[in-house]
Amino acid sequence: MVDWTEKYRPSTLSAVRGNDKARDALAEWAEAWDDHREAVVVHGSPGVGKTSAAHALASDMGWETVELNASDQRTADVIERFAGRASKNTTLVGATGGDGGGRQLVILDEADNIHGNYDRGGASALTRVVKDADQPIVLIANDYYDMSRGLRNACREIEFRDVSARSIVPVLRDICRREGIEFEADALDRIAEVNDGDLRSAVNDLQAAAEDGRRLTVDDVATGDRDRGLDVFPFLDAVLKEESAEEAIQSAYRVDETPDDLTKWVAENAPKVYEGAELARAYDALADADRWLGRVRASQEYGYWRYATDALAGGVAAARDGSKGGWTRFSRPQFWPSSDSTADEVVRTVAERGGFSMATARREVLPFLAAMTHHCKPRDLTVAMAAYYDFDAEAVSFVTGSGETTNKVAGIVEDANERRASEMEEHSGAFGGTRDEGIDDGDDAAATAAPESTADPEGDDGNGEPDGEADDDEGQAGLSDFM
Ligand SMILES: Nc1ncnc2c1ncn2[C@@H]1O[C@H](COP(=O)(O)OP(=O)(O)OP(=O)(O)O)[C@@H](O)[C@H]1O
Repeated sequence: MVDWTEKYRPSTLSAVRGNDKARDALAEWAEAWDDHREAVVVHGSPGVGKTSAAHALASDMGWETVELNASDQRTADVIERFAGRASKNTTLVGATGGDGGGRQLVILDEADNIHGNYDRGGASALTRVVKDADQPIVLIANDYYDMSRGLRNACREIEFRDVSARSIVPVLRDICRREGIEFEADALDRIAEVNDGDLRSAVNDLQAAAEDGRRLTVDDVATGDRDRGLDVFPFLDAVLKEESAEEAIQSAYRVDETPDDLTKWVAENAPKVYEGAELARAYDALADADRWLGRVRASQEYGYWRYATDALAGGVAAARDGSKGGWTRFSRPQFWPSSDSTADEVVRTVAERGGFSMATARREVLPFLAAMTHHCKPRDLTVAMAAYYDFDAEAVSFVTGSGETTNKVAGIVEDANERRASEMEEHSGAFGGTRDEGIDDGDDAAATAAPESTADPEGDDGNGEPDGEADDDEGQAGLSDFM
């Protein structure tokens, strides 16, 4: 069966609906490309037509297209080879056997998903080749601010907004006509409303409801509604602001994420909404969820997932005092896939330095280090950690979640190297022999970065700044300040 989203993918920009301004901006960018030679980022929610617009643009311009995945480390090399300054006359199509003439539009998907996948310097190499490319490049991203600042600064920006129900209806009507399907107007309205914002899923719903070729009625649509999943962000709003414990648990089951990942999402974002005692209660619930997840890992008994879900959703919702309003910029937590080579290297270093197993380093220590040095704050502590573990820039950005090699991270690594050098001069083997020496250093944050000290229960519950985001925290050095 042909997928209608493919069959009816717009082949010209004028068929891209619901984002006229963005569409015009994209056409303008392409027409003037020879003058400005900038790449462009097209960003917006899934299913709003970003990729379709890029392909339609190329077709309107008579350009070939090459689609690459930005999160693939080899991408920078591919662009460099075929679209870099040095190869002005070599085109991608030419190099792969095509006729060679004209421009190639390089479409770089997943531009917001490159950190973590790249080797040291790889992300900045990608930024460089994007900047210098001799062919037009469209980067596609869901979340603009998940892209590194370097990459953002190297490109123009065009936002695709969610496609309103009003703009979805004509697309559905057009498909019905072309498929020879009779329909009740209300049926199309209903599909559009249910899928407000996401044209792709509206087309999918239409296909599911109209498959058998009979006249499409509102009743077909009502029964044909897919059990729609819930995105993570609305889920976070539900748990952290609106829903009762019971409702939040039901919502958790509708999100297409594992309880492991949901726990990370909630833990990352709880401090943005909760404070004081409710935040402490929420973290108790998350700790409970984490215990159940540990049991799942140990026993492979996935039935325990439901207890983790009860805790991470119901427990956290129950921890809330009343309901909350307003808009919150939720952020993506850091995920550590076990196959990630940077993760493995960092974990190995932490394990060797602390004298425990990789599993303990991954599960027990790394999360503490990450929490203490989130986004490289406080800087002193981050420098101390980098010095203590002899982390390079890649490792620092991995642990702190700063995304990729930035000036901030580079500066921290530089200071850490200096610190190591001077410490070695002062008393060789300072950390290796007597760890307590570090702890005596007053504001010596290295002491708190040492895994042993993270287990120290002395902390008196901090000062109400759970993730150290509030200020630039110079002079904060005790673990209790950051937990
Ligand atoms: N604005 C639109 N106009 C017409 N059709 C659209 C539009 N947006 C989406 N579609 C339909 O949805 C399908 C998927 O859209 P597309 O892949 O371009 O979305 P996207 O924004 O790139 O999504 P993702 O971020 O998930 O890649 C298209 O093939 C087309 O059928």
